[in-house]
Amino acid sequence: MSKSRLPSLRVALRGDTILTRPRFNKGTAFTVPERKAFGLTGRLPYRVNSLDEQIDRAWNQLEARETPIRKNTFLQSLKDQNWVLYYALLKKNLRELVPVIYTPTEAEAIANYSHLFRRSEGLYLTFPQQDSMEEDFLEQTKGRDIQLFVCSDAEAILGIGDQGVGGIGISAAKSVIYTLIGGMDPSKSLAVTLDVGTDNEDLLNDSLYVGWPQRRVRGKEYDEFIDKFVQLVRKYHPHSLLHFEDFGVSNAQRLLSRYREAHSVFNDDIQGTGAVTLACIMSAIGVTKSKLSEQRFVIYGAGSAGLGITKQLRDAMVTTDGISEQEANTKFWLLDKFGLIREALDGKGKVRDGLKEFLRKDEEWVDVLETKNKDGDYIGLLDVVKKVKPTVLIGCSTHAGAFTKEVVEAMAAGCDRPIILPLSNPSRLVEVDPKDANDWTHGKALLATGSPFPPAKMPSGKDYIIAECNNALIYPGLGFGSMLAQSRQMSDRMIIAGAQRLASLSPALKDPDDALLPDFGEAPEVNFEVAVAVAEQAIEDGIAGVEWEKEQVRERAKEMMWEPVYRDYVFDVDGEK
Ligand SMILES: NC(=O)c1ccc[n+]([C@@H]2O[C@H](COP(=O)([O-])OP(=O)(O)OC[C@H]3O[C@@H](n4cnc5c(N)ncnc54)[C@H](O)[C@@H]3O)[C@@H](O)[C@H]2O)c1
Ligand SMILES: O=C(O)C[C@H](O)C(=O)O
Ligand SMILES: [Mn+2]
Repeated sequence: MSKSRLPSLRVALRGDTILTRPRFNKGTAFTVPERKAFGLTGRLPYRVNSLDEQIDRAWNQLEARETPIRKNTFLQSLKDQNWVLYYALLKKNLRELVPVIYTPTEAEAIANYSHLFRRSEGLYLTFPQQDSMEEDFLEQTKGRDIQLFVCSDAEAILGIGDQGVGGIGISAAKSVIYTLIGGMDPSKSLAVTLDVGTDNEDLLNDSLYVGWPQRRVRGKEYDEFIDKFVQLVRKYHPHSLLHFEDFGVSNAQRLLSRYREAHSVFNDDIQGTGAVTLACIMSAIGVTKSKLSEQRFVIYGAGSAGLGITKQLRDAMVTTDGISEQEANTKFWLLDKFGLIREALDGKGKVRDGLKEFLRKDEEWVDVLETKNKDGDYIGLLDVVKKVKPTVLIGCSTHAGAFTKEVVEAMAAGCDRPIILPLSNPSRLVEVDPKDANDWTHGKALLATGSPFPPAKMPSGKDYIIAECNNALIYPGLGFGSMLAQSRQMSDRMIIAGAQRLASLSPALKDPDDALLPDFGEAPEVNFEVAVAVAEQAIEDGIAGVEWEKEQVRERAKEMMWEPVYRDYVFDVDGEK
């Protein structure tokens, strides 16, 4: 959107107050009349810069920083200073900078949160301060049109586990992606950390730790704390989207099920990952010219992501191929820490509730168990791959290197074009380096990862682009679409509509040797399409809160998109603060 199309903004801030508010600050780009009106003439150097000049300067400063984490801290400071410049710089260099502000570098920033700490951001709700929760909540939200809350209790941050108060980093990074890729106005979102303590010994023993230095609260007290927060969101912002990120596996699905009907809630690790993986698989089976229900899926790591992916694939199979849910369940073999999830493990209490639909029968495994010594009843990944001959292998285990050469070769021996998705983040936790999987299968494997990886080489010498199957390729569109339609729920049908739209944009549909998903550089355009599909579905299903028709979705979506451009300001005591 060009600057001229935007009306002037009436702003009620002056002097240092406007220069220190990142939402309004323009730095050297304040015009001469603005400088006069806002009392800035003596507070700024003479030269008035354009946004492009500011971007060039910021880029040069960024380039001078050698490591990704130092670039990350620079960008964090820039975000604290000037939102338009920050987002415009990121937008111009999307492919290079998303890995710096998001996965994988943000994992390092979160792990070192208390040591890198400079300035707070977002809303910190801490267990021992819950008596003032409503007051603290209103302090930051009153009078604001908040449409999106991104919250985390930080028990399972990416694959790096419990990070206590540092979890604000993932809430904030996911919010930035909503703006950068989804077009969400950043003043309408709020990152929240739910600090219920930490079981991370390193943090508990760190004298610089800035969170609540106690063990995690669990059980009834935990549930009540979370509920108090959710009820505040519902009471004051009934039409907002509440995004849950990186909760522990014992809470993620439970909380989603508890609040799903009552409010528009979304668990990214379960639903976002399920949706992007479904799109990736749809694209891969387009290459292998087969149906979803013809696949045999091995899912390694049956936590939030593993179960979310499994259910999403299962539900899609029922819808698209018309088979029963029961039959669809038999297409999956799930493994977790104790090996293949099967009846005997359940008997020992080692299977979580949500996984029981996918238990394999012990009798199927008698031959494999016979090859083990008397006490060994562990059925591992290689056992499963050799016997099942899966067509799809998905990793979300946090177990680096789990897809060994033997496992990958066994996969390739069982089918022509094995689909292998090692999705664990950050990069160092990937189940197999895609370059190795490509080499070991002589270029036959169809690959995608959770973090960005360089291309692999096909036997022909051509590059094979490794698609990034990260939920960030879809959740901004899912969220934007649901907010656009003011949907009361984020329904399964809306999510499937988004995944189908994403799959339809896959480069592999045109060229089977191309990437399974669109490039991250195109994520904004792709997510716009996802958002349109999601909003159309909400309207069609009668769960949208808007009065207008399906045909108007695209136009409305364009109007709602926030762009990082400077608007002209006029000083007005009644204007925005
Ligand atoms: N690509 C994406 O978009 C995406 C999305 C969500 C999660 N992830 C990644 O997936 C991983 C898991 O995330 P999550 O949210 O599901 O976490 P989680 O804690 O809910 O689940 C991890 C599961 O893996 C199991 N596990 C651990 N070690 C294992 C082993 N050696 N063998 C088999 N299973 C093992 C755990 O018991 C647990 O059930 C993380 O690395 C995360 O970054 C990627
Ligand atoms: O944060 C990401 O990069 C994806 C996902 O939500 C994860 O937990 O790994
Ligand atoms: Mn996550």
